[in-house]
Formats: sequence, C-alpha cells, structure tokens
Amino acid sequence: MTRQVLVVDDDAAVREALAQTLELADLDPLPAGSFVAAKDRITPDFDGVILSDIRMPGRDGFFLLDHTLKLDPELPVILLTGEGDIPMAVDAMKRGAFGFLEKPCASAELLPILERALKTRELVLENRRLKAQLESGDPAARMIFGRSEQSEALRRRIRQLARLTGEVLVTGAPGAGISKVAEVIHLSSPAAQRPFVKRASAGLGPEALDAAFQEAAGGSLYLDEIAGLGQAAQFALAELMERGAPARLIAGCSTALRQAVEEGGFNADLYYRLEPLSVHSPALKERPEDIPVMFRQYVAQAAEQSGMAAPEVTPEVVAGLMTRDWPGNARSLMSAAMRFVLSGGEAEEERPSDLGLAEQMAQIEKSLLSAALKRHAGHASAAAEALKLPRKTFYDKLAKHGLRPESFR
Ligand SMILES: Nc1ncnc2c1ncn2[C@@H]1O[C@H](COP(=O)(O)OP(=O)(O)OP(=O)(O)O)[C@@H](O)[C@H]1O
Repeated sequence: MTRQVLVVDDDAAVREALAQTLELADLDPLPAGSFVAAKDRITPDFDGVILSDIRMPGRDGFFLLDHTLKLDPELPVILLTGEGDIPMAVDAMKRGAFGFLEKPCASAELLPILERALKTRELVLENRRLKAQLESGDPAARMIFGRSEQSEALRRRIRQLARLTGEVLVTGAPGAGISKVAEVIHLSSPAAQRPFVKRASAGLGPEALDAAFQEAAGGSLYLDEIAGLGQAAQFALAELMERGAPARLIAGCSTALRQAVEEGGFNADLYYRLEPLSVHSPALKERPEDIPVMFRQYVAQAAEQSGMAAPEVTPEVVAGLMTRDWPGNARSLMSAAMRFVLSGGEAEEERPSDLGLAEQMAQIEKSLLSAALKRHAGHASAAAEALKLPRKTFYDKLAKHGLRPESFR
C-alpha cells in the first residue's frame, strides 16, 4: 500500500505539525527542509506523493513541481499556498499540480486529498508494473537460447534466483554467457525496471565500487570476473554487504573462485556470502545438442541486424559446427553465425577438409555420446535413456567409438 508523503517545507514547525498529522492518519511522512533535501527522493518510481510549500528560499515549490513532472508526469504534487494566494494556486493547477491547499490547513481538508493522490499513485505504479511484465514476457525464455536439459535447468535456476533477494554468483566458462545470465536474473526480478549496472572487477577501487552501487541503487550491480577484484575493494565490498548495500550484487566468475579462497587470493567471507545462491552456465561442449539450435537463432539475429537474408543452415553446415570445439562458447558461435550470414551461407572450414559427411556424422555421434555419459557420470542406462536409444544400440555405438562409461565416472 502506498503511504509515503514527501513533506517539503522550510519552516521546521510547519513540517513537524504536518508530519504529526500524517502519522496520526497512519501515513508515512518523509520530511525535508528544502528542494535540495527532497531531490533524491523524487524519482520516477517514488512510491508516494509530494506535499510542498510554494514559498521557500532558493528553489521554491514551483521549481519542485516542474522538476518532478519532468521526471514523472504522473507523480502527484500537492502545493501549499499562503492565505489568500489565489493567483498562485491557479498557476499551480495550470502547471500540473495534483491539488493545492491554503495554509494553515486542517486535517479534514488535507487527508482526503492526500488519500486520493496516494490511491492515484498506487494505480499508476501498479499499471506500470503490469505493463512492464507484459512487455518483457519471460526474459529467461526470450534471452537464453538452447533446448538441452542443461539449458532448461539454467532457465529454471535463473527464475528461482530472480525471486530471491541475496547476492548471486554466476559461474561458467568464458563466453558461455555469464554476463547474459546476470542480466536475465535482473530482468526477471521485481527490480527489472531499476538500473542494471555492469563493471569489470579488475582495477575497481573502493570508491568506484561505492559509486557503482549508488548508480545501481534499487537495482543490480554486476561485477564481471569478481576474482580480479583488488584486496582493498574486496574488503570494502565485504563490509558493504555486511551493512546492507543499496543494490543487489551479482558477481560473475569464469575461474575457480574456491581455489582462490584457499590460496588466500579471495576474501573467504565474500565467497561464503556469494556461494549459496550460485548458478552455472555450462560450456557448449557440455551440451552439444544446443549448438545447431543456438546457431540458427544467432543466424536469424545476425540477418536481422545486418539486413541480409538468412542463408539456409543445411545438415552439412550443422555437421561442420558440431565437429568444432567452441572454446569461445556462445560468443564465438555468435560470431560464426554473423560471418555465415555476411558470406551468404558459406560454411567455415575449420575441420580437416578430407573428412567426408559420414566421418563428420560419426564425430558428432561420438561427441553426443560423450556429453551424455559425462552428464550422467558414466551411468550408461541413464545416458542411453537421455539419448532415447535402446541399451543394446547404445552399447554398440560406445564400442564403435571406443568409449567406456567407467572413464566418465
Ligand atoms: N544461453 C545463451 N543464449 C543466448 N545468448 C547467449 C547465451 N549465452 C551467451 N550468449 C551470448 O553470447 C555472448 C557472450 O556472452 P556473455 O558476454 O554473457 O559471456 P561471458 O560468459 O560473460 O563472457 P566474458 O566474461 O568473456 O564476457 C553474448 O552476446 C550473449 O548474448
């Protein structure tokens, strides 16, 4: 329920009296002695309304009104005028004030107009939230590609983390979408409309860290490659977490953070704060079945961006993609898709050109079998089931490729 009222008046006695009246009516007054003191509270998502005196030294009530309506034309401002200041009141209404009252005003006059303004504000904010939700749909479904079990699990985990409020650690191989996952967590969270601020950890000092948190206030601060954060900043960050940071921290890491803790290079307190809410974005080689699906999506994206036609992704092209290792993960798959579109559909020759289609298909089969065995820790029947193969066929194929389930345990 929206109950906050920003009370701006340079006269401390008036401010005090107004605050008391509001408190008695079960409202939540936020007193400020000037426009400057009130300014930081006036934001497009301020969950409340403003009650301000017109005559104040320096920036007056009209200035405050114009400033507020510029930021959010739907934020109600009620102005207080001196006795008999009718022309001023008329001017206030013309400029877009929600209402005006003559000072001194009795609570019987003040409270009904405040209740109306608060109700209006609540509806506006609720509508905006719903609209944003509708527009964004489900960011995890829209922005995280791939249909493998691992991609499904990743999307589920992202949605789960988005509903929680603690600090998050995103791990994964470089280019496997660590930053992407961080952004989707933010966009799926109730703070989606607030800022998502991204900073590289290396070279970030305590002051820059603090400034980044202020910029992200109410939203999320993403620190890329958290293991690269200097000692002083690590210490400052741990302290900030302890006191309560103004934004949610999402940390990304593509190296072994636990090892860094054990070797004394990373603050243990920080690590144990981050570790419970962690999510891993798997490398492409752990989910080769996603390669063709993601490639097709990147091709469509690249075609749209470049304004060129999307060339057909033939089985030969897919075979070529599947025989590559993709150490650069999604990032390099995406660049390959862009080159593919720009070249009008020419497959890249990164595989030995003397391999025929049958050999390439065999390589793909081997990589899918290995990935399934790895995923199921060498448990052959589970891997066979995941690949929808009868046990006998599965074993025949393992033998053909010289693969042994026990070497995956
Ligand atoms: N699962 C995914 N679905 C769709 N796009 C993805 C996915 N994973 C990564 N990408 C895309 O691949 C590119 C690289 O991802 P991202 O920048 O998140 O990688 P990263 O792991 O943070 O790597 P680095 O630390 O090297 O920047 C981005 O353009 C991102 O949009």
